[in-house]
Order: sequence, then C-alpha cells, then structure tokens
Amino acid sequence: MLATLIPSAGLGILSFQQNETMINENVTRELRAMSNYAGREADLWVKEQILVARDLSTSISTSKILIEGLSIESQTQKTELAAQQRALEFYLKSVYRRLENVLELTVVDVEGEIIASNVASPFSVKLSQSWPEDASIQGDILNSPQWSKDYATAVFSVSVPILSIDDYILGALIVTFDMRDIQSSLKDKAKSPPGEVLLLDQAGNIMLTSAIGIPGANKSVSFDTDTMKRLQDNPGKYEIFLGPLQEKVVGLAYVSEKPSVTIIALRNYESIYSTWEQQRDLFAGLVGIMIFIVAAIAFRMSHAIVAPLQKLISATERIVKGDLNVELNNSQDDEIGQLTQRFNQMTDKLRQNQLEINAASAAMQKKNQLLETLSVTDSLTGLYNRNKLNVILSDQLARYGRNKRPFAVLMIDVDYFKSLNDNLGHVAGDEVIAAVAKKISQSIRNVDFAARYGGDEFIVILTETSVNEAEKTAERIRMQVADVHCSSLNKMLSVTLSIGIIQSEPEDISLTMLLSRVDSALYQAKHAGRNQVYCVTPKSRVKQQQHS
Ligand SMILES: Nc1nc2c(ncn2[C@@H]2O[C@H](COP(=O)(O)OP(=O)(O)OP(=O)(O)O)[C@@H](O)[C@H]2O)c(=O)[nH]1
Repeated sequence: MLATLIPSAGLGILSFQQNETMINENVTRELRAMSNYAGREADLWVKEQILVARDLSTSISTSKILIEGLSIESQTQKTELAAQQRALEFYLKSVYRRLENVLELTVVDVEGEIIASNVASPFSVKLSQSWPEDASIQGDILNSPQWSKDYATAVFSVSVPILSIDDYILGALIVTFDMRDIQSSLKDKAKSPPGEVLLLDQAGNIMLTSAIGIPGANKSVSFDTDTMKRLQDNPGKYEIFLGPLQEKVVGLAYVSEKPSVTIIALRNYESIYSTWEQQRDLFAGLVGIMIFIVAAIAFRMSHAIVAPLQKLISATERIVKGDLNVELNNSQDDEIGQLTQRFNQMTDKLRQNQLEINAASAAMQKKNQLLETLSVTDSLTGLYNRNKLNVILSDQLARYGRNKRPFAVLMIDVDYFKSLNDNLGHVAGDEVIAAVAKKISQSIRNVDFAARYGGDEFIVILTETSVNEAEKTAERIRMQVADVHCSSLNKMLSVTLSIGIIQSEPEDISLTMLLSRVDSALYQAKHAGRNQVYCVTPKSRVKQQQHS
C-alpha cells in the first residue's frame, strides 16, 4: 500500500504545486493588465484635463476684465481693484457653470496671491515662489492628485500661465478638477478580468476605486503604509495582503509619475484559491485517511503477527537453552494461532521425551553401576576380584612411589581346604569361602581393600600400614575364623588360615614382584605348619610367630 500511496501522494502534491503556480501566474497577468489599463486611462484623462485647462486659460486671457484685474498695481488704484475682483469673480462663476467636472477656477497673480475665484474659499493650491520661472520653462504646472476633505472627493489641479499680449506672465489660472470623472474608466467594462482597481495619492489615501463602496461616500480610506511601500517597491509583483475592507486579497501596484499616483489592482483571495484550497484539503484529507488506514493495518499486523512471532522466537530461545517449561498463550484462530498451538504441542512432546530420557538414563546409570560393581566383584564372596585387585595394587604402588608411606599386603589361604571340599562337599566349601571373606571384610578399615585372589586364597591391602600393624589385623582375622557356621550342614566348622605378610618396599617395581614376595611369605606360613602368620619385615628381618 505504501508503494502505491507514496508515489500517488508525491504526484498529487506536485500537481497541486504546479496548479498553484499557474493560478499565481494567471492572476498576476490579469492584475497587471488591469493596473496598466487603469494607468493608461488616468494618463489620458489627465492629458484631457490639461487641454481643457489650457482652453479655459486661453479664452480667459482674452477677457478684458482679467487683464485689467491682473494689471492693477498701484496703491492708489485699490478701490478700483476691489471692483475689478468682483467683476472677475462674477466672470469666473459664469464660466464655471458651463463646465461639468470642474470644482474651482481660481486666478492668482504673478506672486501667487489669489485675485479671484468662483468659490469663496478656494481650494488651497500652493504655488512655489519660483512658479513663474517654472511656468516659463515647462508651461503648465501639474499638482499631484490628492483627496480633498472639503469636496469629499479626489481632486487634480492644473496651473496654466496667463500671458499678456507681449507674452509676459501676468498670473495663472488654476483649474481644479473632480477626479470622480475617471472612476468609471478605471476598469474596462467589457474585457476586464475579475478584480478591482484602487487609485492612491502620495499620502496613501484611496482616492478612487473601480468598486462602488470603496471608499465610503464622504471619506477616504487610508491604505496600510507598509503594504503600500512593499507594493510600490516591487511594482507588478504579486503580493497577498489585507485589502481596504480588511479582507484577504491578492494584488500588485502600478506606479505612475504623471499624474503622481499609485494604482493597485487587487482581487479577493478566496475567489481565486477557494476551489484550489478545497481540492487541496480534500486531497490532504484522503492522503491522511490512507495513511491512517495503512498505520492501522501495520499496527494490526504488528499486533497479530509480529508480536506472536517474537514470543515464539523468545520461547524457542528458551528451549535452545534447555528450558522446556514453556507454554504460550494462544487466543488466535489464524495461521499464527495454529503455529502457536503446534509449538505448545511440540514442547509438550519434548517435555515427555525429556522425562522418558531422564528415566532411561537413571536406569542405565543404575545398571552401569551394577555392571561396574559386578565387573570388579567376586560373585561368591562379594570381595574385589582379581582384575580389580591388580588395579588397586598398581594404584597403591604408584602412591607409595610418590609418598614413600608403605602399605601392607596379606595373602590368606584356608588350610586343608581340599580335604574340606572332599569330605563335606563343594557347597560347604563355598560356604566356608564366603564365611572367611565376610570375617576378613569385618576385620579391616574402610580405607583397606580385600580381594579374592583365587580358589581359597585372599589378598588384603592395608593402606599406609607397616608390617607390625598388619600383623595385628592378620591375627584378628585368623582368630575370627576359628568357628564358622555351615548352614548347609547346620554345624560349626573349625577353619584355620595361613597368612603371609609383606610391606611395600622400593624394590617392588611391579605387581609380580610384590605378589611373588607375599606368596613366598604365605608359603613360609604353610611350610611352618599352617594356622599361623608369617611376616616379612623390611630389610629381610623375619619375624615368625607360631600359634597352636
Ligand atoms: N568348594 C570350592 N572349592 C574350590 C573352589 N575353588 C577351588 N576349590 C578347591 O580348593 C582346593 C584348593 O586346595 P589347595 O589350596 O591347593 O590345597 P589344600 O588342600 O588347601 O592344602 P594347603 O593349602 O596346602 O593347606 C582344590 O581342591 C580346589 O578344587 C571353589 O570356588 N569352591
């Protein structure tokens, strides 16, 4: 969805930007056309009014009353001056009545003093002191259009020099025009694009507008100074600002030198951009809805797929580490739910298998222990067998090599066992062998070892024991077997033992050597008459004890 949404949204935004640029360009073109048209019309009107003023000046210049009025100079002629002024005013009033858009006709002398006017208080038109020189160079003097509070309208004045017959400047005729005359010409009625035109004076007052109602009937409206300056500094450049009725407008300025006015063409912002903005907002809304849907789907997928998968992954990691006590909650019916269910079944099975393996392992361990015991044990006596004896003796020899603490070895043989076997039978013989083994086991320490060497022969290893100490143990064993109960015969048997004892010595470099020496000791005990202990003391000192 994102793959289609992102390019679509990008294209949409690009398209809206292009549309906005096109609208801006079209509006700018239309507003420029409107302002240029108004500028041309104002220029034409001004030129027409100058011609009118010149005509008036020409016709008035020929008037005898005017010439006489302007020619009165001396103090003595003051009385005559007043009469001439009245006559001149009367004359100007009669001319004024024939003109439609003229507000004032005022005659000033060469020093700018008002000589006569058609109105009692003429619109104050200030002429500079050097106006006669200016007039002789440039002819007519144009005053900048401005808003007149007195007339509640925009006014424009032209000062036309009045010349004597010999071309001396006698004074000037100042004609003040009502600019409302051009209001209807500010816009081309037939071809003008939508929008209005404002005519501003130098002070920023709105003098005229193409729209009825701006400004009010009896007052001007000041245009925002900052906005006006910005527009004047960038003539023909599109700006967005607050219009005269404080509404948002789009407009641009046309600055005219003659007459000195600023023309602003403007158009209501809403009328231009409302449709575009509605479409843009609709598009943004749709994109927003799409993003919300995508986000919702992503959230749902994350909730329904990613989160359960993460749980499965962490559960699997626990299993990998050996923890099988894993159970996942499952509330979904979809594929993820099925996967979770199978996962739980799998861990159940693993737990069962683990229990079975543990049980089998324990049984196996038990059997191994038994086998190990059997492998080192003599089945008749329960003592160590010959193989194990060899291992123990090798170990003891190695230990002796390291710590030099001697161990004692006893070789024990039942006297006349063959006769006992022959007379009482093998079963009784076995019982005697087992009984002797039991007595031996009971007579030695936990750290000592007893093994059946073969037939009726036994080997006892007394760790870290000297011959002297071993002799005591041997005697104790010999005494123990004096009376052996034979259960198969249900009677007591008197058994005697011959015992040979040696102590490990540095010369015992092998088992054979060691066993050979103890075997010799046993032989000595047998040879000496049996039922006795024969000790081989270290350094071949033989101590023999004989007991009856
Ligand atoms: N009942 C029984 N007899 C055995 C067993 N192993 C060996 N024998 C017998 O033990 C006897 C061993 O006799 P010897 O030690 O050689 O001779 P002896 O009669 O004891 O004479 P001395 O040792 O010189 O006193 C033999 O007759 C063997 O057949 C066994 O496991 N059970």
